[in-house]
Parts: sequence; structure tokens; C-alpha cells
Amino acid sequence: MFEPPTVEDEVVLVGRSNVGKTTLMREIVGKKYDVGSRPGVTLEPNRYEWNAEGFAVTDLPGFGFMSGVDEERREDIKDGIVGYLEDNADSILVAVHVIDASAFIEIADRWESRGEVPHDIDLHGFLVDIDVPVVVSANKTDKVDDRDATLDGIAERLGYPPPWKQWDDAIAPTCAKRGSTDALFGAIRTHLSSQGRDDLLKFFS
Ligand SMILES: Nc1nc2c(ncn2[C@@H]2O[C@H](COP(=O)(O)OP(=O)(O)OP(=O)(O)O)[C@@H](O)[C@H]2O)c(=O)[nH]1
Repeated sequence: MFEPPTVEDEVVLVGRSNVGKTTLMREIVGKKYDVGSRPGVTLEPNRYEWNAEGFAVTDLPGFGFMSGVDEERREDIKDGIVGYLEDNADSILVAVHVIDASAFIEIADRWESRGEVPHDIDLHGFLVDIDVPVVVSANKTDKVDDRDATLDGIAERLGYPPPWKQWDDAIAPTCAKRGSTDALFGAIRTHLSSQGRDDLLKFFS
């Protein structure tokens, strides 16, 4: 359903709708490369490619509830995302799983109390299963009161025993709106280096 990049390797941003993926994308590529804004719900991948480095950053559409998008289309998008990740797992250097840190625990617990697996927990397990290095961007930290307790709660629900700080290659608090991405970029750099791609560190400096 979604076209892969024309270059060999990529970093993907994936997560529920409205968590801040596009804002983060702009933090990665926008300032340096003058990318314009793209308001509204993202229904197709939003991608930037650099041929010299053979590298792309792909902002995948959001899944879950989207205002103005019907149920059938939402299911198609979710299937498209899962298929894309599965088909391209070998070329995905890092998947950034973006969540809304201010809403994650409440939503996850509500779904679990109904006996359902929350979308985010499902997605995270899937990324781990297909062997893609994953970093959780726990975004919107500006809306969180007790940061450490919230991040511990998120870590625990995603299968990382607290304290969250011991998982700094896997869990990175961000506030994309204010350009606060140091922890995330550090974690991405670690994963790129461990795959011998120091040539790409400049995109996350
Ligand atoms: N408070 C706060 N708001 C943020 C932050 N990052 C993004 N937002 C806001 O969250 C809303 C959604 O941001 P987007 O970047 O469009 O989210 P998205 O995940 O790409 O959304 P979809 O296109 O639906 O998948 C916008 O109003 C952003 O300004 C953040 O760190 N803090």
C-alpha cells in the first residue's frame, strides 16, 4: 500500500495519530532543509530522501482514531503500516515509536481494563518481533506533571522494567513542539553507530 523509499536505508516515525510525528519530522529535517509545514492528518507517508547518503526519513501515517477519517479507511491505514514495517524491516535502521506521554498510561489502562491490547503496546511488541531497533519518543512531556513517574509507568507497560532511565537507548522523553529532542537524537545516534552508520549521525546532531 505504501511505497518504499528509492534509497537503501531509512529511519521511520510511527505512532498513533496526533502524537507529534510530523512535528518531530520537522525537527529532524525541517530546520536544516527548509521543509514547509503540512497541516492536518497525515494519510500517506511523508518522506525526505538524501541520495548521496542513501538515506531517508519516513513519517508514516498515524493510526487509531483520526478526526474525519472513517473506520474502514483507518483499518486500511493500519494494515498498510504493518505491511510496510514488515516488508521493509531489513532496511529500517531505527523505528521511532512516537507516543503522547501525557495520555499513554490512561489510554493503555482503559483498553486493558476492557480486555483489549492497546494499539501502542501491540505496535511496540510487533517492532521488537520483527527485529527493528526501536526508540520510544515519549513526546509532549511539557504536558506531564510527574515526569519520572510517568516515564516509569510508560516503560513498565511497554515491557521495560523501571526505572526508565536505565533504558536510555529505548526510551527518550521529547517535547517536539519546543524542539527538545536531545535524548531522542542521542538514542538514534547510538543505534546508527552500532550499525556502522556514523555517516548518518549528522542528521541527528
Ligand atoms: N504540547 C505539545 N504539543 C505537541 C508536541 N509535539 C506536537 N504537538 C502538537 O500536537 C499536535 C499534533 O502534532 P503532529 O505533529 O501533527 O502529529 P502527528 O503524529 O503527525 O499526527 P497525524 O498526522 O495525525 O499522524 C499539533 O497541534 C502539535 O503542535 C509537544 O511536544 N507538546
